[in-house]
Amino acid sequence: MTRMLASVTGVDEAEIALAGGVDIVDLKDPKAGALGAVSIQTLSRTISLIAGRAPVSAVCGDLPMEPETIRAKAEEIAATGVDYVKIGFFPSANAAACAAALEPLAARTKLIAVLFADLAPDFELLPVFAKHRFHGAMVDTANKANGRLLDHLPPEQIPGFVDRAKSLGLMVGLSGSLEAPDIPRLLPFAPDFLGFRGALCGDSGRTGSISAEAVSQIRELVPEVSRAGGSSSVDYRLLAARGYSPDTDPTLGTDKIFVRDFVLPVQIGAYSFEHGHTQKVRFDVTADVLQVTDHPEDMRHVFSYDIIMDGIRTIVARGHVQLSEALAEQVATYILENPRVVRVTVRVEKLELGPGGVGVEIERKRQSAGRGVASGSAGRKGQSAVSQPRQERPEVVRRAVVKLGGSTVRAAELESWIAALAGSKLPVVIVPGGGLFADQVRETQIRMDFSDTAAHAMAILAMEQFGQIILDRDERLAPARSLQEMARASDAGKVPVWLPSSLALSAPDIPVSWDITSDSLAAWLAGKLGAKALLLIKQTGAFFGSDTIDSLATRGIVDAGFAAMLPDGVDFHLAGPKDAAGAGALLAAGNLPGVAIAAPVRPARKAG
Ligand SMILES: O=C[C@H](O)COP(=O)(O)O
Repeated sequence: MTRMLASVTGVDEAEIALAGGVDIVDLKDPKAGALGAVSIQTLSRTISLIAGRAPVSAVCGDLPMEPETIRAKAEEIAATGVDYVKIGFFPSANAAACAAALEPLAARTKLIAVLFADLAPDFELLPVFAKHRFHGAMVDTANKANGRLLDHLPPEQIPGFVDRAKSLGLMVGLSGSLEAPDIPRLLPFAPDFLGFRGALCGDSGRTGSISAEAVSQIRELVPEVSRAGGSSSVDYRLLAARGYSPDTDPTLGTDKIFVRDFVLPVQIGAYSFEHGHTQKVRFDVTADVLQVTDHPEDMRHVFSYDIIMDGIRTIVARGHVQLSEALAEQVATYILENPRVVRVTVRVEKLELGPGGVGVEIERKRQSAGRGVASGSAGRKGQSAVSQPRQERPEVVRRAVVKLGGSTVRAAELESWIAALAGSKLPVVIVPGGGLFADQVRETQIRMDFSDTAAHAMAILAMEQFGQIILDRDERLAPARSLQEMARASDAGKVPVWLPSSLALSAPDIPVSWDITSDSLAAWLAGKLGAKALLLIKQTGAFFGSDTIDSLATRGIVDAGFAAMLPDGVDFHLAGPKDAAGAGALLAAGNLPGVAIAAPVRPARKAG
């Protein structure tokens, strides 16, 4: 779930922010630069006032990129007992040295690196932050008079940042003069938090004071994380954030939201001469959107056409698409993921191949166009009742292998996932990811230069480390090192958690390579078990029902070996943080959360 961070100047504004239900209170002096620091006294007093009612972050100021200067200031801020210390990384050759200087502090305080979208951010610093044990990274803007985040970091580039950070185990945030219309455009990328200041100040501007009304308006658009940690089968807050709720007047009709003559350069076409370059493609999209009120007042009540254009840009940015039909399907699937959309028409037209244009127009609609909220997870992707080009309807499966990503180890959703899997009526075997334990192996191999064989073994043991954490969380789980132990655990009414070293290290058909991570090992186990389904649980939501395994591998969402390791006939599902809330109900009913991904198209496998 995406949390709301509010930047405040001290105790008075902190009270307003807390009353407005913000998730993280951030101390910042907007009159002292991009990351203006408040005084230590103000910070201490505000921490005392908040008294644990919400996590507190604080910025260090617009400091020169000098390791010792930054380390000293961060130590001073950390000494106040703040939960997160935000450190600005302005463009500098010293950035890595500054990150290294902070590692000792990172071992005891959660550090968040702040990059600046308007200062040519170097996202190659993300692995450096992870290497030096930072807790998170975010993007903000330095010059608040020079536009918003999306003016500098276009939507199609955001999955790359968010997804890369999460794959490194970093908490990830987006901010930078964000306004209400930006929120529904950014939520699909599932950042861990969105940061606000200017939008909370109403007409007074970010150097004015935040207002309770402005805080409330933004709060309504960012679905509130369930503080109880509980999960409900339907995330009404998420629906409310999208301006849709089950008690909407059923007599209301639909509006047509459209984008016309949206022309982009697209890598598309099946012919060889169409590869290696782009061609102009025109998109025309019309979405039938359930009305939520006949008096629309603000962003809660509308479906932004920006979402349609962002979705098209994001899909196009993934790379070459063979067919116009496939591109149209991907666009339709993306748009129908919003619960208010009941029907969508997508027209894709190549403008450089024919007299006026050639292409395809498709119409896709939600099968149950009623107003009732789809049962199960409202945030569930690709498994709504939408008429999908592929068989997407969940079906009871004999057994599923479920890989719980190591990047969930720090996530708020971890407990929900473990509870859902431990309570599953669907026979599952849990495969733990390697996560930050495996990242430690990669880092150590760089420093000590040992072989890939050793690293491979260590990474598999890293999976066992996370496996022990999972086992420790729920007594309905049981360790299993062999297929027999898995069977015995299931027979005893327990859910087996695979501790892979015994099986995986002796398996001749598991290559020794960093291309093979717990994704591929989970696929391998699915083959050994004859499982009907495989679910990968990730800490990113930057994927869609229209993705293919190749497009997922290209973006690093599954490992490079996964396509080859996935057995034929196994239903592959992918789930992210938004699916955690509804996972319990789905698994209890024998279904899988998340979105079904099409099986890879393979040449006929040799017999034998
Ligand atoms: O991270 C939060 C920042 O303080 C956002 O401030 P802003 O909305 O004025 O850019």
